[in-house]
Amino acid sequence: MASINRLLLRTGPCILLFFLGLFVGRYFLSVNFPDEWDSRSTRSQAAELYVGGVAGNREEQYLLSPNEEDDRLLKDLAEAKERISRLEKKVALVENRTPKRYPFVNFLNHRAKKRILVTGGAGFVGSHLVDKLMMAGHEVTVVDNFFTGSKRNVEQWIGHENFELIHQDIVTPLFVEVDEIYHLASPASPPHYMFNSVKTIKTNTIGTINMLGLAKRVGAKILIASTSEVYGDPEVHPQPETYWGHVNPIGPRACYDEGKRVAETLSYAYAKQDKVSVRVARIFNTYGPRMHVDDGRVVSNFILQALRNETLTVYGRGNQTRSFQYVSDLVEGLVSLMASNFTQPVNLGNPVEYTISEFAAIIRTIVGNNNPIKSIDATEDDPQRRKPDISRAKLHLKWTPKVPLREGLIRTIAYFRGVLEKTKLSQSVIYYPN
Ligand SMILES: O=c1ccn([C@@H]2O[C@H](COP(=O)(O)OP(=O)(O)O[C@H]3OC[C@@H](O)[C@H](O)[C@H]3O)[C@@H](O)[C@H]2O)c(=O)[nH]1
Repeated sequence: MASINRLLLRTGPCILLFFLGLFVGRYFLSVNFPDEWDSRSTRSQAAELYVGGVAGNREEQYLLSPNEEDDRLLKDLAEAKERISRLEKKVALVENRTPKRYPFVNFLNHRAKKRILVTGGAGFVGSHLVDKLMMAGHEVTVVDNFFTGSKRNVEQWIGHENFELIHQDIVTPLFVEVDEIYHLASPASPPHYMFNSVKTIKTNTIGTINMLGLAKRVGAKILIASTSEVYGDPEVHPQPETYWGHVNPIGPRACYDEGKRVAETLSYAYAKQDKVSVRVARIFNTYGPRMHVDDGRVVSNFILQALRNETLTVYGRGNQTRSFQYVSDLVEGLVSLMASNFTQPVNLGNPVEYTISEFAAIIRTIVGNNNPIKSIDATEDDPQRRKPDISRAKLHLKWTPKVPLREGLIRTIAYFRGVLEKTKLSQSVIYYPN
């Protein structure tokens, strides 16, 4: 019993102190954590914790009013945006220093490697030709005034040691040392070449003289891009190279048709008089990716109208005909012609002929939007029938077009879909003011 009493005497004060401590502690906790803590919204709690975390001051978080919390959050958001923007700039700098990846380029020894000039090389056909020549391993110089061409068409080569881009109009002379010249520079779509008809004539006459003069001076072989339009509105069908054509010399298309006819005349005059080695390609209607969105020719017009759910506009009754070749076939033909010994004009085109109404229906079916097709006013001097006779190309170049219309159109439609998608995206970019 005595021992129990001694134990109580010793531990009693400690037990009393323990309960007293519990009571005082509970009192202080209830003051610092009022009941309203539990009833606050989750958003508010999160805001407090976030602010507390950023401020590093635990007491401060419980002192902020909802408005102050919002201000604080906005300030932190602005700081975060600022930091992201600084980081983005740094990433861009690092990316610029990283070596660019180019498409595969074949290695050619110094004998096989040619220095090649492509005028109009940033255009639709020109840029596909540049791709082929670059990938084959040649040194390629592009000269373009960017009237219808675009740097984007050749951006895959910018900075490559075999590639050079010159921003110049070939109406002013050009002095470069080259082995071959592909002279493609000229607007080719009717609305483009009619836009400034005098300039179109200058490009095809003065520009061609400049290029033939350059070929003469440096001893280069030159290929002139002529056109099926030299046959005008043909009275012979299909058109062989021996046909002299049916062109209105004072009509709206004459700037291009006659310009190209003079370009051919100049080529054979330089060949005869100055022994310049010339090749002449008469190019028929060609289509494919990288056609300009505002090209205005039938292929891009119909595809864009179909993709945008608009009416397909047929000029005239739609029974005029055309034959459409895919751009890769044309490029093969141009390279084969340059490599050949054949110096007379050669038609390059796909001989499968369609009426424009049939063509509209084909595009509508592939796009699948079931758009209406409407006939509107015919254009002046529009050639009524066109189909190449390609016997020469088959015989002398062993060339025939390979890509069927449907396949080529599927690729071209995919390209235009991508362009429209990018345009939509670039229009929907939201601007955040600082
Ligand atoms: O929206 C359109 C555009 C064109 N067309 C018609 O479609 C046919 C083809 O017209 P395009 O404008 O595509 O081209 P064109 O055949 O008149 O000229 C072309 O010919 C061969 C190339 O060398 C040239 O690049 C280009 O001048 C024409 O009969 C034209 O009237 C339409 O019905 N609707």
